[in-house]
Amino acid sequence: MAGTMKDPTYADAIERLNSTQSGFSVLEARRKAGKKLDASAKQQMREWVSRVGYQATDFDALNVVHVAGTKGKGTTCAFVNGMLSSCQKSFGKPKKIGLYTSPHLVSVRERIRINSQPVSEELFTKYFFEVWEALESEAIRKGEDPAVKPVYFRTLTLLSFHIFMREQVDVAVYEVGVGGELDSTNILVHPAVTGITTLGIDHVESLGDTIDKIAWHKAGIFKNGSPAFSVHQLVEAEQVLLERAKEKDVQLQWVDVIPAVRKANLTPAEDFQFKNASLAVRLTLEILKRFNIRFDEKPEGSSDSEYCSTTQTWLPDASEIFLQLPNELLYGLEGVVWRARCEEKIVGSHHYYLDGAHTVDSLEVASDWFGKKASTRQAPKILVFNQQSHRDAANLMKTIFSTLRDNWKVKFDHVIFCTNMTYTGNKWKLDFVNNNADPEALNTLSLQRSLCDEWLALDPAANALVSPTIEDAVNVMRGIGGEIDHVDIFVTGSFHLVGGILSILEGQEYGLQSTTSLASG
Ligand SMILES: Nc1ncnc2c1ncn2[C@@H]1O[C@H](COP(=O)(O)OP(=O)(O)OP(=O)(O)O)[C@@H](O)[C@H]1O
Repeated sequence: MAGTMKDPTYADAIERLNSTQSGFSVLEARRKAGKKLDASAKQQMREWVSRVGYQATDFDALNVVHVAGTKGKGTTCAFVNGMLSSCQKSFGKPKKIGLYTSPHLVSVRERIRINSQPVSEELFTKYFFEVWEALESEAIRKGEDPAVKPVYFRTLTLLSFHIFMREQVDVAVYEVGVGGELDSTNILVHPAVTGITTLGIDHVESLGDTIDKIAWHKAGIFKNGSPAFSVHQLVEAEQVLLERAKEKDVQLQWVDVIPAVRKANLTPAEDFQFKNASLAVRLTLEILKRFNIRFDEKPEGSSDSEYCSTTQTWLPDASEIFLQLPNELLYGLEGVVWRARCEEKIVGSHHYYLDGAHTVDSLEVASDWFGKKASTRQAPKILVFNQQSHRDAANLMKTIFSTLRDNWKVKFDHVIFCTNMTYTGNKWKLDFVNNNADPEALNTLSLQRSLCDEWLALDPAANALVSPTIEDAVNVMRGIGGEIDHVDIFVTGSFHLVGGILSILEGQEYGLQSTTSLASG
């Protein structure tokens, strides 16, 4: 459908965006055919970009920080964003900081931020339709079907480039979607700096099932002429990263936890977080060089606010930053709140511990975090878990069970297996519509039922049940606890679940009007 819409709304934009999801049957066919990522993906992405009026080299102007990895990408990007924002307050530069991350929790707009704020509905809608209409008219001009569009993540990446260029962002922090080499963000030609967070096993269907294959993909973001950093990895992964760096003539620098970062008050104060933050510091220093930011000068026009590093007398050089961080960087790190990652939320007597972890490694970390907190008191314990495929789910569930039993002697009194459907009556919140989920499994709850049985085999004493929607699960929890003044609730397994719970708990009424039913989804 080509042509310009009259007064399109945000909901119109999201509906069109949702229409670019591949859909369960297409994904299933690809899975069955054993299809991996498309080798021509970058070329296709360059083509979409050119249809919207850009060359990939135009994005050099965005001074991009490009981050890949299995775990900690989003958090590392948030830390870089936090430190740059803090520098912006002190030094007035960078002027506009873009941040592109995934997935979203409550609104799609969270994926594209400027100066830490999700782009407004108005801007999102305006720029979305500029991109959409450019794609359609170019397709018509070339005699192609205008209904053919880039898939969901590519559309959002395209939109992020367009928004950041049009809004004249002067630094953009980009989290890779999947892998690196063939990711749609990887058309970047000269990023300012690249970083690799902790590697582990995830997305094995597209990236491969061993750490070296995965490392090969992640190292695809290294670019000749752009400094590259990585946290330390398993030996096989380090070897591959080094080979790939050599092949591209990139000098890869390893990042250890910086002692000064270890002193920062981070949330959560876990080893992995200090790793993420240390990498973020090294990435940020590269950007500061580009903006000629020095911590040895009192910024013009600034007061002696807490943000001014008036006592620092050195340049932000990596070798000297080890013992003391400039205040801008310290406060930038400490101020980061990256939701749904080890997030605590109290609603009356219910203490929610929310973490979107969905790999074995990160579920171990998240379960340890919950165990440490919840093992300190006698209180009813509830687990709410969601996964969309049995292949991974059973393993992940066992990870939660054994980590909590073995390390913390914590058991759940109630376990709720729910889908990622948002509202009772089989309604999605518009921003959460997931056409990639198996509609049959959603209707029959077959996956949730089998997980429930498997949990009962692990712990026959648990009160385990299946919930058709996230809202139903919240309603069940509201009925647990009664007069008891403390209930510990661990919500994990998917960001869709955590985002849905947060939307419901925080009464995101907007979503209530913007729903779509399972039948029409
Ligand atoms: N360096 C790390 N090592 C292991 N686990 C981590 C690390 N950093 C974060 N995590 C865990 O992974 C969860 C997700 O973190 P984050 O969103 O930063 O990772 P991500 O790489 O963006 O993941 P995803 O691809 O799932 O979005 C965190 O809540 C935490 O439990």
